[in-house]
Amino acid sequence: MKKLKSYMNNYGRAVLTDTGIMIKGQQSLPADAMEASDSSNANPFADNEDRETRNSFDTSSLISCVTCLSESDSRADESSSGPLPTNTLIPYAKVLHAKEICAVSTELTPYRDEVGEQESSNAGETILSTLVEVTYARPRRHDLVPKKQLLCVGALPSGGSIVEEIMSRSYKGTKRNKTILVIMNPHGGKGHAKKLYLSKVKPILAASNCTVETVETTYHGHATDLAKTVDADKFDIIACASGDGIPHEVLNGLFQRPDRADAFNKLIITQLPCGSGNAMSVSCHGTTNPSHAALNILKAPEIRIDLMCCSQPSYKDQPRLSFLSQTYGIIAESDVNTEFIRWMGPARFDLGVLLNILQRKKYPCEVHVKYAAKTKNELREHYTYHKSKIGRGESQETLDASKQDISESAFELKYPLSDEIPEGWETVDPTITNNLGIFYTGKMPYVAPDAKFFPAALPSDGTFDLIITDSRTSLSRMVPILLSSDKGHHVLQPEVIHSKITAFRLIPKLKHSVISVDGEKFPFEPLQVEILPGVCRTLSYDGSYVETDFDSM
Ligand SMILES: Nc1ncnc2c1ncn2[C@@H]1O[C@H](COP(=O)(O)OP(=O)(O)OP(=O)(O)O)[C@@H](O)[C@H]1O
Repeated sequence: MKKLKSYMNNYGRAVLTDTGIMIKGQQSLPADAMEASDSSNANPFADNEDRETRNSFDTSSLISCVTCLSESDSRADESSSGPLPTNTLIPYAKVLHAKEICAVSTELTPYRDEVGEQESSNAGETILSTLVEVTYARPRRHDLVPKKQLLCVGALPSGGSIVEEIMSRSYKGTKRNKTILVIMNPHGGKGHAKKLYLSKVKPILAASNCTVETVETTYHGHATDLAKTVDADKFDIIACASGDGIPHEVLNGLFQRPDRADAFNKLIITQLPCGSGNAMSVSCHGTTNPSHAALNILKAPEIRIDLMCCSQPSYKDQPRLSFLSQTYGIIAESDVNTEFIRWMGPARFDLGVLLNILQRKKYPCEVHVKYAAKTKNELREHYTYHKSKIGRGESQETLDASKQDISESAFELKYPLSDEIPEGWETVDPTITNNLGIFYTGKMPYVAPDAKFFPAALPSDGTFDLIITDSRTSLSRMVPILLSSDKGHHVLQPEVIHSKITAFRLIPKLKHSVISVDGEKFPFEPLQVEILPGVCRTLSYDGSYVETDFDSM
């Protein structure tokens, strides 16, 4: 109770700056200040009805706030003990929620200005202020955790609501109070997904005042079934607390709906990285940390991204969507055939690749391609042009484009699998494809946190990237090439084919091997893939994919 009293009576005086809320010193609430203000608002925890209707986060937040203060005291964590130090900035980007507590008239005590050089001249002056409870995402070790802070903010020159001003600056360019369906795979991330979600994601989402509904998957394919039947009008976002398998399933579930265009127009699909492969989060949120991704889900602007549509004889009447990659050869075999050493974590993949290279395994096939930019020079021109469209301050245009609805025709395939190789397609040199080492096509820059495999990938340029290597490349060249994929430099090497394409047909010539799509094992048979421009809405922290620095490579 003593702590609660001190929480209510000790608060920071703050001003709103362009980038955040600046703490301007400590203040104590005058004894009569609360009585003087509107009694219904005076004490946020006094009103029984309000207390009953407050959500569980609010109730526990007070406790957690008090706990947090005492915890931090004992941990001697200076930054978190009690009110924030003068001149601390709470960036709007980190503000989750703001709530008015009461109006107060306060007498200013002396404080130093932002650069700490001058003492405020208006000390002693009485001003009308608003006591606001601001909840923000505070860094703690590698994570973000919600923290409440009572702040007294002076009246705006416009006379407008302080809380509204804070909230509109904090959620600029994105919707507040979103309704989120979280689909969580409890088996994801070697069984850690649920714990990650509950400890790192849920507190951030709850503090933001979003409405969150959580469903746990109970079988392989459950997320597809959920997406097929979900009420698209009820939710703004489907957030997959999982690896890349669940977004893949969700997209395919939406794709199988009779009202798929409406569903894709309505729902944003994003990932909370709780699995072992979190390429979507690394590429879009720039993080594998679930708490940082959770903040991004609240704050990031939405973008439209291209998807790819896969056709194979086994499922010729129901093509499948892919958002990340398709692969055959060394990479596909390394991922799937090392399942038995899963305990090794990501290292098992590197080991698999290395073993395959050492054995100089080759994966003969035919590859037919519709190029958008065939040579490396053409690819760079394509990249520079499309990247500059995003970078040239046309983000508003991008934002507007992202709001343009798609129609059913967006899913119509240009190149049916049953047709002959279409006119305008080219066949990749058979001397290379008969000795193929890696065939890897992708739409997102990162396939893993340390694998920037497609550094030239762009969200909605209407193309995807093709990478091919020849198994005859010497070991002394192949090893450094693959090792440089963490920086994305492998695509610059003359031994690596790197093109922008809009479609391909891959016809394997082996009897048994692996084709992997978005990390999932697909039938081992001819595969045709074509781009579906801009059909999916997602969230990306900067209105584009995370920066890959391909321009400066
Ligand atoms: N309850 C469940 N039981 C079994 N499989 C499930 C369950 N829920 C989801 N799955 C399957 O688990 C697979 C992997 O899911 P996800 O991508 O979330 O996890 P991950 O940790 O990245 O795993 P992986 O390393 O296998 O990709 C998906 O194919 C999904 O269908």
